[in-house]
Amino acid sequence: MKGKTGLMSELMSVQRKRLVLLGGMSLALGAAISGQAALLAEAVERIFVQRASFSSVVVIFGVLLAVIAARTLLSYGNGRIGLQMAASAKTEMRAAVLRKLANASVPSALLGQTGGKVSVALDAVDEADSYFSQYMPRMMEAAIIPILILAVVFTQHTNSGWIMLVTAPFIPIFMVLVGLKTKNKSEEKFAQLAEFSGTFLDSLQGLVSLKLFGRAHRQQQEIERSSLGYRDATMGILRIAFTNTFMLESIVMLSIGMVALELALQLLVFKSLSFHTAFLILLLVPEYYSLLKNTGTAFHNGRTSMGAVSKVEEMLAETREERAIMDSREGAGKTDVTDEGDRMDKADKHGTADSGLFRMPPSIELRNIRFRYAPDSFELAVGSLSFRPGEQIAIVGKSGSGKTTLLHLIAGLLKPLSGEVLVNGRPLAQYDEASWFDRISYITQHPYIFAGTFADNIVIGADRDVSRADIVQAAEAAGLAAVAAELDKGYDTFVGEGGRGLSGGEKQRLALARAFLKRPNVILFDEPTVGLDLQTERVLQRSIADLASKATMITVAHRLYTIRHADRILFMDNGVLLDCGSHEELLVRLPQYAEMVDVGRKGGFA
Ligand SMILES: Nc1ncnc2c1ncn2[C@@H]1O[C@H](COP(=O)(O)OP(=O)(O)OP(=O)(O)O)[C@@H](O)[C@H]1O
Repeated sequence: MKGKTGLMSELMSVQRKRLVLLGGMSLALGAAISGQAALLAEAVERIFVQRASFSSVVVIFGVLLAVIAARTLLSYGNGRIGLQMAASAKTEMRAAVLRKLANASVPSALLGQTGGKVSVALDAVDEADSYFSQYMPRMMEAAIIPILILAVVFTQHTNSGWIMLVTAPFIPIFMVLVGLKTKNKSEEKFAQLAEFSGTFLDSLQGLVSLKLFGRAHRQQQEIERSSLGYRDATMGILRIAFTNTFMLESIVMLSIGMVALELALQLLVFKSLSFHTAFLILLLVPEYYSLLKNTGTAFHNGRTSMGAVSKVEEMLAETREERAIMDSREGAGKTDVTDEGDRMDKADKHGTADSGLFRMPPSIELRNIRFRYAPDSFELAVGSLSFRPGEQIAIVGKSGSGKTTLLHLIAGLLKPLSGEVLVNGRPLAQYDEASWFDRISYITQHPYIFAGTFADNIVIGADRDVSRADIVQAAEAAGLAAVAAELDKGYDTFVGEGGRGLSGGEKQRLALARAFLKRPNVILFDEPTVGLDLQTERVLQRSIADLASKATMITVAHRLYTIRHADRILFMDNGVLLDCGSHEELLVRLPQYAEMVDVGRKGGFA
């Protein structure tokens, strides 16, 4: 098909053997169709024109039955090959999508709507089915069988051959015109479906908040609007499909009528044609047009599939593009893990570039970092500063001043617009993402708890096999022992989605327990803004101090205790690093800091 996408070409090249088989079967099918028509014409001629006895046509009927059986089997075979091609292509495509999603770098994984990604991974891949299961077999048949039929007709009666030859192109021309329009509509349909999925997922995740704010009804209307958009796009395609079918039927009827009229004239008026020949042609003509017409329907399906495939390709290309940008930023660098080749490459380089990570805890240096979420949005600008190995840093500032954004930039979760983060003197972007994440623990305010047991949720922190004793020890260190004791089945209690819920403080301690198992060399900690009870607070302070003793620790700090005990404090104001120094230094030279501490002492923060 013209305009075949790169992904489609890749998928087709894997299917080459099946395509050859499809070609061979289509040729045999063409022979069976012509043979069936010839045998039927012969039988009718003998019975009705020559008035031959039944016994003289028994053999012809026998062969005819065999040919019909062969034709049925060949049609079935073509269908099966199409289905096999579709199954393996979909498996390939879904695997590619999952590979890309799983291997995408963290910043790129954070981009886009989850609902949209789900709809591409599931629906768009499924929609590709008809390209292989219908379009390819029909196209192959249409490319071979009509030519075979035409050759038979030309040998029998040239005029009919010419009529068929001249009228045939109207069908593909019409198909192409309609198909092109369908492709655009199909892409539109997938854009609508992705929007619909995104809206639906967002609403579902935020259902409780929406209800609390009495916005559930408004969101319901939003979902309705989105689903109506999707319905309209689908109806648009169906409208084209129905018009397409009507127009194709009309062209086919007219063409068959022309051939039949011509045959009738030759047979009855000019008497230049035998009944056998006229009947044979009359049997072949509907087969000929029916094949071309089926191609029209298949073409429509194929175009719809192409729209879906291009959505999948876009998703795969986004990862590639992002990778290219990163590569160009990093020069000879390496970050993304997109395919097997890269993995091998990376394994080679582990010994070189990533060796810097073994000097742990590392020094971290920020060099003129600038970052923006979007043009004309909040901008963060941090000059140059460096943190010594094992240093304890606190980031403070008003809400929205860019503390979390700075933490994300240091973690490598966001890529700076300009400037760079250096770890042990080497740009962070040059390290292998997985090796870097192996050495850090990022404890957010809302850690992710997946559906599994309490113990499973702690174990994901470890990069090795751990015993139950290790898990219990980590949980105790994080102040979770009492929580575990209260659970129905202790460490084997199901938590997360569908399981027992955990409080915000418990979730954060669980994240801490993961860190205890991991023993990271860099700890990034988004301190909870909520107050914890005194006992838990003490346990946490002690365990964090224990963890931090062998790590460089950067904390978005809200507690006076953390701020005072930090080696250095970064004071952020509206995206700018206003000052950096110890608690005593900042108290003296930064009035905003003194004011903040004063508010804190009076109970403004813990
Ligand atoms: N994903 C995002 N896209 C666009 N803007 C964002 C995004 N995340 C944060 N911002 C904006 O960037 C600014 C800094 O946000 P950030 O979360 O870094 O602040 P913060 O100092 O950590 O605030 P808080 O103490 O309330 O957590 C805010 O104005 C916020 O609205």
